[in-house]
Amino acid sequence: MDRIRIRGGQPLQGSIPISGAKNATLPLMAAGLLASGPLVLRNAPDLADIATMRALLIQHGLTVEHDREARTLTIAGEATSLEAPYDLVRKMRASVLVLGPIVARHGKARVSLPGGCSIGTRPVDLHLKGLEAMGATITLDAGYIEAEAPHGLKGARIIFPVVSVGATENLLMAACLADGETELVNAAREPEIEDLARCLVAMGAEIEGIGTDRLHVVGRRSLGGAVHDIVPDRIEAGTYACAAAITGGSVLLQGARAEHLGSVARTLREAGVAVEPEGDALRISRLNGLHGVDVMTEPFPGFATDMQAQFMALMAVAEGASMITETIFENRFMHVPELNRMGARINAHGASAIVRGVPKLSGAPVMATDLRASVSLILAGLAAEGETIVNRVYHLDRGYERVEQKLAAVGADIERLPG
Ligand SMILES: CC(=O)N[C@H]1[C@@H](OP(=O)(O)OP(=O)(O)OC[C@H]2O[C@@H](n3ccc(=O)[nH]c3=O)[C@H](O)[C@@H]2O)O[C@H](CO)[C@@H](O)[C@@H]1O
Ligand SMILES: C=C(OP(=O)(O)O)C(=O)O
Repeated sequence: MDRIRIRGGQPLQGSIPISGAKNATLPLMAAGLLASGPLVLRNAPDLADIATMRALLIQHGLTVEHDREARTLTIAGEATSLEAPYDLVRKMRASVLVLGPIVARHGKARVSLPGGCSIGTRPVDLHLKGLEAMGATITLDAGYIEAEAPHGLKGARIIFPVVSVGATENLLMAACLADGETELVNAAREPEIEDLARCLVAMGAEIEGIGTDRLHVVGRRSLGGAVHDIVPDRIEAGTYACAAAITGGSVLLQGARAEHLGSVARTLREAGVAVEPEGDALRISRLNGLHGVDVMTEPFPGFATDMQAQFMALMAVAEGASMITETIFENRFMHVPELNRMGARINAHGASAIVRGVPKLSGAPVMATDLRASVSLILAGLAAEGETIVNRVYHLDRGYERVEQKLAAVGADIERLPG
């Protein structure tokens, strides 16, 4: 298995192109199941998760062309198999996003339960309750969700007790082909949901309240194809912002949008990092020291849980202490012991971690059990003295396109060791 070797200490200088967002592309691909014409997604990232979703859609009977040079995905055809098998769903939880579209369009679906993962138990009860409210019958059988709505789904008023990105996306897609009006209350309003909603509108859906926590959908009998530009990846941008900051460098993030970083941009500024829009890019620079800042993860526009591990790596070398509280996932501190092996002083207890900044980290062999934890170790490696080897690179390849090439191009001493 490949590994990444980093020799720390180089301040990053230059520009990094930000790819299309993984977490926007996955639901957008699932939306292809709703379209009666081709759906063309431009600015598509080349990632392992995209390949998994492509395999899943192909398995359902669609055609999915991925033109890597043109960075487009073209999705066409109609589902002939209504089953999402365990072997694909277990690789990626976002596979459950095919459930809403398939049951809405075909009246039934059989989708493997995604199960938990290293960051938490991650139930899908809100997805299922929402579909039930829309008239589907749900049964769980042999690890599979069986959903049936032989006469189609009906519009409903669904109030989410907690904010869920995936449940909002699944039910928003389902509502577009339901009979009547659907209201999603306390909906997630991450930029990826806005992107999905805009694409659905381009396909002919009627959605009001885009960008707010109350989405109103008038169902249609069918949706057509569309050409859609995928929103830039705010988590990739935030990660490279932390890379610039942790090395004391100055980097231009091409395509990154300040408004999508939400409170991540504000928190970086509080920590002593300059975040300045420059045309259609963001300049991130750190000239002086970093200060400890407290952070609590929240749904958008709050501080993203997908940026928590990276920010913790940054705080590990800040002056003073920082309290980091994770409110979204119950087990998202798996990077703490690995960062501590590199000399960090972090104490995690329950949902909070106290990070006491140290002047220097030291390189070490490390490994992580999830995507953002892995990249936090790369960030730590960029700032550390000596050599860091990050194992289990397949986590990184799920969500970061050419991470070692993008960082090497701005001066990092980093390479992939084929294994
Ligand atoms: C592919 C994708 O876009 N993944 C993102 C998505 O994951 P995902 O869509 O899985 O995350 P959710 O927003 O649904 O989860 C938020 C919280 O709600 C809980 N919950 C969720 C659904 C449900 O039916 N019942 C329930 O209790 C979860 O366990 C979690 O504690 O949003 C997360 C929160 O921003 C991000 O970290 C993930 O990167
Ligand atoms: C947790 C993440 O992804 P997923 O929901 O696909 O596990 C992530 O992108 O950080």
